[in-house]
Amino acid sequence: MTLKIALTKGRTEKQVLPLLAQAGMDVEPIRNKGRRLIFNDDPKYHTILAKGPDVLTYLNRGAMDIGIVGSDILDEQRNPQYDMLDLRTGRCRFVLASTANFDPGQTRRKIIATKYPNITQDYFATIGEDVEIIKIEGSVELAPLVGLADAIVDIVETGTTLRENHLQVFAELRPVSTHLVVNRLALKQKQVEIQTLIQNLQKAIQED
Ligand SMILES: Nc1ncnc2c1ncn2[C@@H]1O[C@H](COP(=O)(O)OP(=O)(O)OP(=O)(O)O)[C@@H](O)[C@H]1O
Ligand SMILES: O=P(O)(O)OC[C@H]1O[C@H](OP(=O)(O)OP(=O)(O)O)[C@H](O)[C@@H]1O
Repeated sequence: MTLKIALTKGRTEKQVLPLLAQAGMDVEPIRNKGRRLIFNDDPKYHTILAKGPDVLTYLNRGAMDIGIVGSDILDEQRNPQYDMLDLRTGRCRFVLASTANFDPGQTRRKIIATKYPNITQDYFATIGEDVEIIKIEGSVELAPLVGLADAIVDIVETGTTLRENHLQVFAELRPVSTHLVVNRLALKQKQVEIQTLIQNLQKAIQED
């Protein structure tokens, strides 16, 4: 049976393609994709390229069997599908960051800007603090620099973006990496094919 895979396009796609190739998938059509979004050349694997949050939508609605997506998105959307494998690529972490003069002990209710309101809410709930959250779509680092927010919750990899915008880390929240998730019904119906792909990917991860 054909496995239908939704792969997060962009950064995740680039990092995961070598692993998928090692696991036996012909990834050349994706490497030479131009503006194509759907790849049905291989009878074993049909692949689509989508934005991370949409990967989960395709999976939740049963349009796709397998999703390859960052754990940031899984955690933010409280993923209801089976999280089967940490691909150990796309590794970064969530932090609380702000300008040097930020006081984490300030008595006024904090305003936090983020692309990830649920992850932010969860973090402040665990430390017993009530904060106001402003949802931002990107370049979140701007928010404390222009007085929109007291601090941000965002992803950090190398730390370059924080450094170049004169921001510092005040708390480490949780790690992020790319995961393979499987639609619940697909796992029952295509168990052999899915387990084979997972085993091949596990081998590829170990060889890396
Ligand atoms: N700086 C980073 N380093 C490593 N992985 C990252 C970094 N930023 C994001 N990621 C991971 O890669 C995934 C996709 O990020 P990417 O930046 O390609 O898409 P995006 O956040 O939707 O941005 P864009 O709107 O530019 O497409 C994220 O969900 C996250 O898991
Ligand atoms: O620590 P670094 O290596 O500098 O990486 C961190 C940056 O990468 C991500 O942004 P992205 O490039 O996805 O752009 P965005 O701000 O539009 O989300 C993240 O939101 C940070 O801004």
